[in-house]
Amino acid sequence: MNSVIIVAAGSGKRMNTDINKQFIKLNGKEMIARTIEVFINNKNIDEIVVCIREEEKDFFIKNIVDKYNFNNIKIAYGGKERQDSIYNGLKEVSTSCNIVLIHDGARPFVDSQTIDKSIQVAREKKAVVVGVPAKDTIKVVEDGVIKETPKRSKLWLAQTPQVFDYNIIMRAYQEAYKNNYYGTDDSMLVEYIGQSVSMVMGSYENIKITCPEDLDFAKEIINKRA
Ligand SMILES: Nc1ccn([C@@H]2O[C@H](COP(=O)(O)OP(=O)(O)OP(=O)(O)O)[C@@H](O)[C@H]2O)c(=O)n1
Ligand SMILES: C[C@](O)(CO)[C@H](O)COP(=O)(O)O
Repeated sequence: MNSVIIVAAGSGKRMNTDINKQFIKLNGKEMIARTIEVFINNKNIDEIVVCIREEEKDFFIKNIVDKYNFNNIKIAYGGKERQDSIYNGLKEVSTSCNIVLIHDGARPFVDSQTIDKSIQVAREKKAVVVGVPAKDTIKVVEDGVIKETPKRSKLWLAQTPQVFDYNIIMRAYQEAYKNNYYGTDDSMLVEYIGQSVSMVMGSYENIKITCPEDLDFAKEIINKRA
């Protein structure tokens, strides 16, 4: 059984809007609705858990679940950090889950082929991250001074979904909380327990909609795909 946890319980501070960015309409359809639809329409996804802010539950049910007939999704409540939201989602996943995908609600342009590929690789490798090779040169900077320039050919930008054997990700989360370890992605927690994580090619269109300028690119992607 393949389950996806879609996290949409952030506050969207960097978007600087009065509504949660998940509910911003992109060419007439809410961002989170677009993201959920990709997974609902993927034949390899058996279960969907969406993590939302508890105070947004009524709005989410009325304006997303009922409006788009997303009747089979499960809801979990978010936590203070992204990692806390995901842990709440993991606790909602069915016990018959084998593979769990973790995906940002703010990444509505993930494509079905990438989802399929990440599941296929995770079945063999137990842990996989979707990403793209860095195009820019990346600098390590401390106090405004460049300390290191890692070799660009080795650098990838991690995206989501990040896909794991269910038992491995649960063990990683339990270990992380035991040591009060917080990562900026889920792979960090799996790496922390010493598990090898594979990288698979995603798409440069699989952007995380974070800041206002991302909305223009989002509209370009939608128009290009129309
Ligand atoms: N406590 C949190 C924080 C983030 N997220 C989700 O994790 C994804 C990636 O996080 P990000 O893009 O940073 O969203 P926000 O945290 O909402 O944005 P900001 O940092 O600007 O407040 C988003 O879909 C967001 O809703 C979450 O479910 N719970
Ligand atoms: C998980 C992630 O999308 C990988 O790039 C990213 O780390 C999330 O960061 P955020 O600050 O929670 O958006």
